[in-house]
Amino acid sequence: MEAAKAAVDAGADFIGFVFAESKRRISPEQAKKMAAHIPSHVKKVGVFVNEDQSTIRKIVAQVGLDYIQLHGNESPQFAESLQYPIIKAFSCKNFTQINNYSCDYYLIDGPKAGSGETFDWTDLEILDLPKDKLILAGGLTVHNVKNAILTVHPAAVDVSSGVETNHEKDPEKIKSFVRNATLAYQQLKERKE
Ligand SMILES: O=C(O)c1ccccc1N[C@@H]1O[C@H](COP(=O)(O)O)[C@@H](O)[C@H]1O
Repeated sequence: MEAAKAAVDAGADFIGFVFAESKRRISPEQAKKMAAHIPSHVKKVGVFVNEDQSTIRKIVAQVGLDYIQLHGNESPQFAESLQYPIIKAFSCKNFTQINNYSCDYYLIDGPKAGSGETFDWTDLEILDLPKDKLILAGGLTVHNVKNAILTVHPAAVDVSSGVETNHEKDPEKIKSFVRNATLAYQQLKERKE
């Protein structure tokens, strides 16, 4: 809750809850309690990996999720049939199928989800996607987020490991990360004006 509060206070646009196999996994009951304290302008994202539709639907209703992040091998048909706002995640190692998906955001992650590993952002130059639908993830930190935004121009950035200390979310790192990201977006805006 302290981490979620830090993210809200710093100006984050999204907060994610991991419902997949992970050291960060939380129960729908825990997520529901936290969600009650998150203002509606901060969108709540549920992270799922190859989960079945009925479980996803149950958790969406229970927690009041705004977006579903599909972080596994879910097919384009699976993503569309859910009929929720979808963020589809792709590994930087394989995003060849990306144009077969129709979703709200396309997230490009590092080689291993939630591991803090980054990748060569120039690999994204071949992507044929509107930048306002692109979310960049994978090994982002307080130190590299500004460069990431100024290089890739994504609609948003997503972070997990990079705002942790000793495997726990660190409110100070969250604040610094959001501050640096916000400054980079301001700089991008000024460049365009
Ligand atoms: O964070 C997790 O444990 C996780 C588990 C399963 C699927 C996705 C997960 N996290 C996502 O990983 C990326 C980036 O993580 P990092 O900053 O490199 O640690 C991000 O999209 C998270 O939502």
